[in-house]
Amino acid sequence: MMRQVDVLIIGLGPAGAAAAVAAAHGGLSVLGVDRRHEIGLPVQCAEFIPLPMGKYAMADGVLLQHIKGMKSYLPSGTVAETDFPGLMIDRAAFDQALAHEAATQGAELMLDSRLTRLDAAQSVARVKTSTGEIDVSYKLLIAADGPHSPVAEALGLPEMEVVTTRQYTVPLKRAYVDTDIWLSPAYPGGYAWLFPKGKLANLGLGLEKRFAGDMKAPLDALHQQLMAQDLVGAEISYRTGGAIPVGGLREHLVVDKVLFTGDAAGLTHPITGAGIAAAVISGERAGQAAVAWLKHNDRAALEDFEEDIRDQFEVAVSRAAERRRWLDKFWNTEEAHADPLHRKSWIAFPDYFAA
Ligand SMILES: Cc1cc2nc3c(=O)[nH]c(=O)nc-3n(C[C@H](O)[C@H](O)[C@H](O)COP(=O)(O)OP(=O)(O)OC[C@H]3O[C@@H](n4cnc5c(N)ncnc54)[C@H](O)[C@@H]3O)c2cc1C
Repeated sequence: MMRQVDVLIIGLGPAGAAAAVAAAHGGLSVLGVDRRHEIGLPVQCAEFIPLPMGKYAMADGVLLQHIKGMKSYLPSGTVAETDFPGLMIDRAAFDQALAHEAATQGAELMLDSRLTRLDAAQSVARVKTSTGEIDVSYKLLIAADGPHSPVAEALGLPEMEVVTTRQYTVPLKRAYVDTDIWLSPAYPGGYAWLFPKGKLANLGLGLEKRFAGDMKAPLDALHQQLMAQDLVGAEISYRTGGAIPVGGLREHLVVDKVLFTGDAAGLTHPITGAGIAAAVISGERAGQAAVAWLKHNDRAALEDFEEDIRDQFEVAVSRAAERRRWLDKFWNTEEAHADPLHRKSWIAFPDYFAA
């Protein structure tokens, strides 16, 4: 069976759903597919967004609490405090609200549906659904398929450099309005975090992939340490993890009528690991570019998309990627983390919001 659509979107995380909202709102026929059974689940996220993203967190049940500052525990035990205003969200509810908006705007969303083949020369994708296979002929394809991007793989593009993570959700024993991060020789090429969300907290650890075999022991040790301080409880109500791209933007964001967005484009901040904001912004922009190209015959729309996204993210992301490479050698030294400029780069969630 062959389906024909203006825009096919692979992946319905924040990037794909935001693209679907914009493209459907502009009057295009949009099909979004995701291999998951339910939007947003399983959650693979610490669930922090910077304050300016609050406008995307207005749906019922999304906003969990406000965050004031960040405490960085340096290797020597010194604690550095920084302003770090933001919001903790229920990430599944956040993704579901965006997807709901996309459907309201007229996008067709199919779950349990996985891209299995891509013929970019013919602009045809094969999708395996719960009831069989369909071929979808598209005018534009938006790759919003996350850090391992099967679309990029099908196009023969290189894999992205990633950090691997492990996270527990644990009870929080007192009200907490800061996020905590720990730098330690025990966390090579990464850091541990505690992000509070009401009576619970996300306690996690990200390590460079080559050290990632050994993640349970250091995370369990931190959990025990915080239990001994009576900050968190023992019960782990949720376990998750996932990959975070840390190498910077893809060389090209538009290839063969395919627009890369979010993690699939390498837009995640290579030091903090933050990517929700970039996913929403790039997804929305890709949907708008599709409308300009297909509805308004704007032949420069795809180039403009690439240029806009690079303008917004490239400097911040590549600086952080470079800084990460440099830190590879110094990651756990007191000197590196005691430097206020360096600490600023941890919270450089977005330079993108500075403009
Ligand atoms: C443990 C962890 C903690 C994090 N914490 C934060 C945080 O606190 N704040 C923050 O801003 N960022 C955080 N991030 C990063 C953030 O989660 C990502 O940047 C964000 O999810 C990117 O959105 P996306 O839409 O690009 O990709 P994703 O959210 O990864 O969505 C990709 C979608 O593509 C689908 N897909 C993949 N392959 C196929 C296929 N073949 N066919 C169909 N569908 C497919 C997947 O099922 C998925 O739903 C964290 C990441 C991890 C792993």
